[in-house]
Amino acid sequence: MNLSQHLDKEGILLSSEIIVKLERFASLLNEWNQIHNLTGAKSVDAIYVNIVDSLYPLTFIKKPKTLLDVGTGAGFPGLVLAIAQPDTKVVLSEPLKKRVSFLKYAAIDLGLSNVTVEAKRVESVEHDAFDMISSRAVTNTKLLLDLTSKVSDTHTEYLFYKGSRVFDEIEDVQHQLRYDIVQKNQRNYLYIKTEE
Ligand SMILES: C[S@@+](CC[C@H](N)C(=O)[O-])C[C@H]1O[C@@H](n2cnc3c(N)ncnc32)[C@H](O)[C@@H]1O
Repeated sequence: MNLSQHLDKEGILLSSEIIVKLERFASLLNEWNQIHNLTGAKSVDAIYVNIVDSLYPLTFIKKPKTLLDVGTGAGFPGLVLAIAQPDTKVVLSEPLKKRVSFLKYAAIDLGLSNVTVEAKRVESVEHDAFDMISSRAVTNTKLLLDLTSKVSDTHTEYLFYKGSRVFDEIEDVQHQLRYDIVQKNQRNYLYIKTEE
């Protein structure tokens, strides 16, 4: 299946210009990965699966004007969301040098003027409160909320890509949160919303 078919199957609607950029991203990451070992996704097809996982929340979230992605690694989900949402200003927080080099290279190659890479741990990022904070496979929900407390406020929404532990993790969070858990295969998307 090509990327367009993967996206169609999940109801993720994107322009052909954006799909071309996502394909280019997959091919760049696949090339770099042969040498620098940036991700466990070892083929273009495996990268497509991660792209679809990153983008599926576009079918249910309110699109933010500003987004912080914590621990972007080789690009999931932050860089992929930035490609798909050129009107969102996206900050990628990633301390690991070789991953930072790839993220910066890809952002320039793909002409992503909406992306800034912060080559540091998220607790050192200084910025006004973000509309949305995302993270996949970095740490538990409570710690993510703590580490991002200085770059969030009562209007900030969170989108955490989780597995089965999400149900225990949400019990560990003391605050009264309004949230949805959207389940898709093994993935649980934890979408913490602001008060209405
Ligand atoms: C398992 S990888 C996941 C990468 C990517 N999010 C994904 O799902 O493919 C975790 C990443 O989080 C980064 N990381 C760990 N602690 C962090 C912190 N405090 N702030 C920002 N990034 C962090 C690591 O350098 C690593 O690249």
